[in-house]
Amino acid sequence: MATSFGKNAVESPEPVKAEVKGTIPSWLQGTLLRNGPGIFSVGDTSYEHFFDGMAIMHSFAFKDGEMTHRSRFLRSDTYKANMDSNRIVVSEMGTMAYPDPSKNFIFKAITFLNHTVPDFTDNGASNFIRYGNDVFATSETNYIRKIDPVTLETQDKVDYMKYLPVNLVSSHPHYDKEGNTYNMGTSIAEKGKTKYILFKVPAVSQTDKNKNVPALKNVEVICTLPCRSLLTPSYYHSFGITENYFIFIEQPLKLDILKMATAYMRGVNWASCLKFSPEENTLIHLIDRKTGKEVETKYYTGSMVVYHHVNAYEEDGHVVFDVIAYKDNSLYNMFYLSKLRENLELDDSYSRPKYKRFVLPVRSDKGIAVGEDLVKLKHTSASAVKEKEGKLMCQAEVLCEGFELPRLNYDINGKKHRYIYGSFVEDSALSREVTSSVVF
Ligand SMILES: CC(C)=CCC/C(C)=C/C=C/C(C)=C/C=C/C(C)=C/C=C/C=C(C)/C=C/C=C(C)/C=C/C1=C(C)CCCC1(C)C
Ligand SMILES: [Fe+2]
Repeated sequence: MATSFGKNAVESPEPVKAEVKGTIPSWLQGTLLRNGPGIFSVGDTSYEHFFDGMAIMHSFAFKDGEMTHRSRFLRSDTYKANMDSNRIVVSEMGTMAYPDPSKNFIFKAITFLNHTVPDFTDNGASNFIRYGNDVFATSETNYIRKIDPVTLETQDKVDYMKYLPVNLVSSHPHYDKEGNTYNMGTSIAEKGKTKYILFKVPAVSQTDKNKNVPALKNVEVICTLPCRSLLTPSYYHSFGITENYFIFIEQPLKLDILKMATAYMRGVNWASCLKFSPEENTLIHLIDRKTGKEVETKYYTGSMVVYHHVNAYEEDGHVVFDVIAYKDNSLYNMFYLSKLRENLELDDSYSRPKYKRFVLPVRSDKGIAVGEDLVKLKHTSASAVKEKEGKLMCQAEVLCEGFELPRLNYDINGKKHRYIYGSFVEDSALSREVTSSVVF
């Protein structure tokens, strides 16, 4: 695995039957779609970061004890522009690219002023999202690409901004049993305000299906949250959901909008506009799904960086939620291709992922003394101590270390779980990436 980072993948669009050792149970039917970076260099140019790579999509179709694989590159506008120029001309999070590298600062300034809000990439290499009956390849920009989930062919380019003012959107939405999708995005400086928007894309009704109306057309805003600071919205990669609540972590890893506005001119990548402030705390938002309102209590915890929520559930007047947390943002730097090529040892400069469980008491703290812990669950050492009226300081329980890329049986998403699956990140060069399950 170590040598494959940064090497261009080869697509294999024709279905190929896998050679099966043992047997695939006959009840296992359906298709697993996976997405990720696959092309890292074009002509003489290369991306700087692993997450920048152009998307390759994989499909694993299980039927009657057999598995068929195929893969295809996403034919995004980014892909087409790069291939046509035989070099990378579209910027990604970790690579700032210029249409003509021979042009000077003044030229860059003029090109930049022509589009003050940067036009982001449509290289959806992070995940797939389902809205209604459609499947989209997505990263975290306002552009997603519809794909054919059977052939993996690339279809329409969709701009969220046509339906909702969001410049950045999470690549890890949630779904309910009725086929509705819940997701959130950040609206940057729209009407002078920067805010987070939680939205719902309803399942497609029969009439809309007949009329071919895209599901996003019926998008509903559930809740709008102002950013703690106007010019520095927090970065987030996922959020939590329970039967009655959404959980959103406003963490001190923040996007500096003013830096972003000049990044192109200064010749630096978008990632350099992300700043982690360890001296700041983290604000945890708990939003009532029915009313779209935040609960009155304010929940805080120390500084941390979270990419992945694991699961969340309600228990006896508490919201329990699990995340994979880091003490800083060194994880992102670990994935620069220069670093991956030179050294795959996990040295001490990288923060190790911690599986943290937070517990948010939902009942009122009226009449409770300052300094008292409001968590009444017996099975956890997580606490939420009253600091003053309406303000709780939360301390997580650490369940294990070195565990990332969490998955669960989605049928129990939002409900109390027993099993979580993921990867243990060992710090020995020899025994990495052991896929494991954890029982709690
Ligand atoms: C400035 C901004 C915001 C916008 C500009 C617009 C734009 C272009 C946005 C694009 C955004 C994109 C493309 C975001 C992508 C975010 C991703 C992919 C996050 C992945 C998290 C992955 C995580 C946490 C993975 C953790 C993996 C670990 C710890 C793996 C460890 C390991 C294993 C398992 C075995 C090998 C060894 C190793 C140590 C690598
Ligand atoms: Fe992710």
